Amino acid sequence: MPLTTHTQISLSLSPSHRRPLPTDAGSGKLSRLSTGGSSSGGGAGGGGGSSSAAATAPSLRELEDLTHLEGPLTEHAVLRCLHARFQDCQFFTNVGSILISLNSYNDLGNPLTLTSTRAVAQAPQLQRVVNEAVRQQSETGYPQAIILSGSSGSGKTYASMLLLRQLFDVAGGGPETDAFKHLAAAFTVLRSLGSARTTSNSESSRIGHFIEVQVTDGALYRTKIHCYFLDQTRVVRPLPREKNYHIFYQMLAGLSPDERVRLHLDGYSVSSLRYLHQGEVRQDVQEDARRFQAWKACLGVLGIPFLDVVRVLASVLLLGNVTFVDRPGTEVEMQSPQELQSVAALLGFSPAALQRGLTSRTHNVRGQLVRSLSDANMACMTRDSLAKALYCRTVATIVRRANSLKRIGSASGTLSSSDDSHVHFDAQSAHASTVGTAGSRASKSMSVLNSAVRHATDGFIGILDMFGFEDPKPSHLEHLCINLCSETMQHFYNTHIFKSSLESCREEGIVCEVGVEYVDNVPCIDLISSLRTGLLSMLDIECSVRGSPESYVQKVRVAHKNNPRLLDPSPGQTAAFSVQHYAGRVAYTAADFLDTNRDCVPDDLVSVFHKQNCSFGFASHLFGSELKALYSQDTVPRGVSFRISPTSHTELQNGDEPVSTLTQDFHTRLDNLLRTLVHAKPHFVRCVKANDSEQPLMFERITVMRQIRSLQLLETVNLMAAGYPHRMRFKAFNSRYRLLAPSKLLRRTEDKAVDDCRTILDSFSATLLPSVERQENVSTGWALGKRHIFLTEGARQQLERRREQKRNAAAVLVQSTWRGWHVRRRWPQMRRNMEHRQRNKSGPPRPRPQPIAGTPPPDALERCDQRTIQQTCSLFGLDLERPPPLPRARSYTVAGNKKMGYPQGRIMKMTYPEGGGEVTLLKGEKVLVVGAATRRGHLLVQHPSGTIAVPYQYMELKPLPAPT
Ligand SMILES: Nc1ncnc2c1ncn2[C@@H]1O[C@H](COP(=O)(O)OP(=O)(O)OP(=O)(O)O)[C@@H](O)[C@H]1O
Repeated sequence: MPLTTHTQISLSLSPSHRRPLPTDAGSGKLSRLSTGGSSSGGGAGGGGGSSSAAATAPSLRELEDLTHLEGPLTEHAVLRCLHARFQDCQFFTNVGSILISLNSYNDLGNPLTLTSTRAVAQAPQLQRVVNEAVRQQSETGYPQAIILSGSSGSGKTYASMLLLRQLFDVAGGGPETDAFKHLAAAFTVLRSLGSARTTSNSESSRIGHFIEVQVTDGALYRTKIHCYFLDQTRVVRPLPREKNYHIFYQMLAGLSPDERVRLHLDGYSVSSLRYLHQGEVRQDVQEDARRFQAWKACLGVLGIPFLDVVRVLASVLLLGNVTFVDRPGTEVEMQSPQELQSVAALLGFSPAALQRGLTSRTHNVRGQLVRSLSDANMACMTRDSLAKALYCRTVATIVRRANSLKRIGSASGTLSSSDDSHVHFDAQSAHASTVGTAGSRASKSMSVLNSAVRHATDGFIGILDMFGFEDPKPSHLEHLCINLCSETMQHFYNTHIFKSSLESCREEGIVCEVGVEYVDNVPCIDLISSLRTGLLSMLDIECSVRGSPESYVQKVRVAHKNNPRLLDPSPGQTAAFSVQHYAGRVAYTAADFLDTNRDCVPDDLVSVFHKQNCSFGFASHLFGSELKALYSQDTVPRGVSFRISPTSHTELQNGDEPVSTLTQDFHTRLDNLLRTLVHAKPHFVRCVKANDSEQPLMFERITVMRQIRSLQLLETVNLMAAGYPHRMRFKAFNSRYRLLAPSKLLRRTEDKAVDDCRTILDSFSATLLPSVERQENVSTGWALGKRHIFLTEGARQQLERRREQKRNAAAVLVQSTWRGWHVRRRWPQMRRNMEHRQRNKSGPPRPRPQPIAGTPPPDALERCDQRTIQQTCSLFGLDLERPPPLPRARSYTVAGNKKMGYPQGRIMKMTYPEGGGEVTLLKGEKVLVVGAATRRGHLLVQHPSGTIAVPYQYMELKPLPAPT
């Protein structure tokens, strides 16, 4: 009996609504739609076109989009294609606009921060996702959400870092901006605090992230990291083959000897600290030390005092070693006074106050306050709740700080992060309240109003990297919440991709022959979270009646005895149950469910952090709102308890109990996240890991096939290739694609929207190459509904391609027209300039020669021009035929305004002649200049074979030695 609900909407094509392609296009557009072979008439999708298709079709490894897969669509065909591409190192493949990302594990050990992925080459497919989100956001103003999903270890965080970097490149001014550096520092700090080794992933994110990037006019101006922190139990009890949070190991590896002494950690190691040695104890000390230094530097970038944070972290580690035992007839005995003193010193209060807080409980019994001493078990639980509270509140404080970068100017490339709530944010309510405030106090400055208006109208681009499905052994309450989150994301995908398109087809009377069958996981979500009988609601009730794990499981079994998704694990386990999730069956151990869900820390312990007792401000601040509520009344402690995790509720208590439980809180946050997401246009990235053992470049068919099934990739390909996954309002369609039709044929009126739509489609189909569909093996059909036009993925791609071509052609035309006009306008001036240049062809005057040292006398023939000579001769009655004798060459040269007679000592600056000759004077040779040569610019140099004329530039003056 299958445990899945198949939602099948099988439709048959209605000829009245479908617009056929021109005859010569054949019936290829229905290649997928007509898998039954009825309407295609053996067209392109089948036998007739297959040979030519085979000839032109890309090989599997070149197939970038699975919608173009040939032959029968099966899981094996999808697997074969992914495998072929994997072998060709092509790790990204599209299914229409949905991207499949295969984790090859070839970057294992990457700390997965913005900085660590900086050297990684960007995949063009990821770039396309970002470009598309930015484009759609700027064109429509509509929020965009890039949603990464897949099981734990499938590479969601890795891909999210690449996407975020790309987003900064496209719209944030790149990685050199302050904003990027700030965000990179925040991720480095949060990775160490929020990731841990699990059985499925050595870098598993235990904090879910929704990174909200506010974009205005295509430029980022604000980022905010929403964190979903769940896995508190890991702080005090990591699972046997897993590890505690990375930061603890990094700290022990990276602290200097001096820091270790100051933090009371001297002499401790992973194997001597109880909170660490319960899990895996092996570590790469060098790598951890390196990451610790990076972490420390990044804390500095965020302006968070390093010592404050490590004091709290060291106290958490040491708290684990504080143990209690029951002694009959006496108080509970504390067995580790040294660690207790260290913890007290680190947290800034007295050891006695801490011991009191851990071992005594105040109860309110009908108005009377009664003090009791805890037994060892209770004291250990209180200790663990303190450790969890310190850890998760420190993380929350750091997230708040990371989100509080103030805006640095408004230019693109700088942005700020919001400084409001860090873990839980309801975008709508925040927006609404901002607008309301601005409206009611009109006197407030314009900037408030402007920012309110901007808030209300701006879209964001969000990147969602939530928890992936996992099946650890044993699985606790946190894992149930993680898997609920994963189910919810799967449901979100199902709704967007399958449900909404199939239902709207049905509503508008569009029928197609292909049945798309998908597994609806609503029954599983109901089992876990329905209001009355959901596992989580029943747990809350069990907590409120102070029941036991066994009674809880018993009630659950009764309430769901006919539910095929709730299963019994191995017989005899009274406090365990299994759930059949969309990605596999998980056995949960409910022994700690109630305590984890209560998530309580008593006021006896919280009051220790009040500034009366505690001198460490950072630690007091972690319990700020609880202390405020507690000390608003005179009696402290008074038997109330608070949540371990920081809560976003303004009310902290409901009577003596906290106002909410861990699962309620998580559920509310998940709801709020979904509320934000449903208003955004989603872009899906489906992540798949190539193997279960984190082996680089190993493709495990069984592992990949399991994920193909759970992620419903085959169903997605089916829908994208043959169904109508896209729909648009007629008006929206017309305004986007009207350029595909001659504008004179369009009416552009509201009532003629459908006619315009038809005109556009007619023009479009006339331009479709008859072979397109056959070559691409994909349907390019459409159908007109009542309010929408429905498009196949192939049609959408073709329409977009046509639009792009048209726009490019138009851009080229606009540019060439403008350039032509511009040149024509400037032509008269350009022509004048050219003519002027022609006239002065000799070009610009030669630069005047520089005066030279030791100027030789000018060449006699060039001293004056012939006309001047003639005029002078006729003026003085001289006979030009018998000119007066030329004056003798000067018997000196001029250097430094001084006349220097011959002979002169000179030194050769260069060899002359350069190519060598009969007589060669070598560079550096001393020569004797005896006079000016008749040749212009030459001096006579004495040589054993006579004199030679040497250009003056080849020599420099060297004073002759005084005669002896
Ligand atoms: N595209 C990739 N190329 C190379 N290595 C990758 C890629 N994606 C992920 N990895 C490596 O695989 C490991 C798991 O990736 P990652 O932590 O991103 O998975 P995840 O889906 O976020 O898991 P979780 O849900 O447990 O946080 C990491 O060590 C990472 O370095």
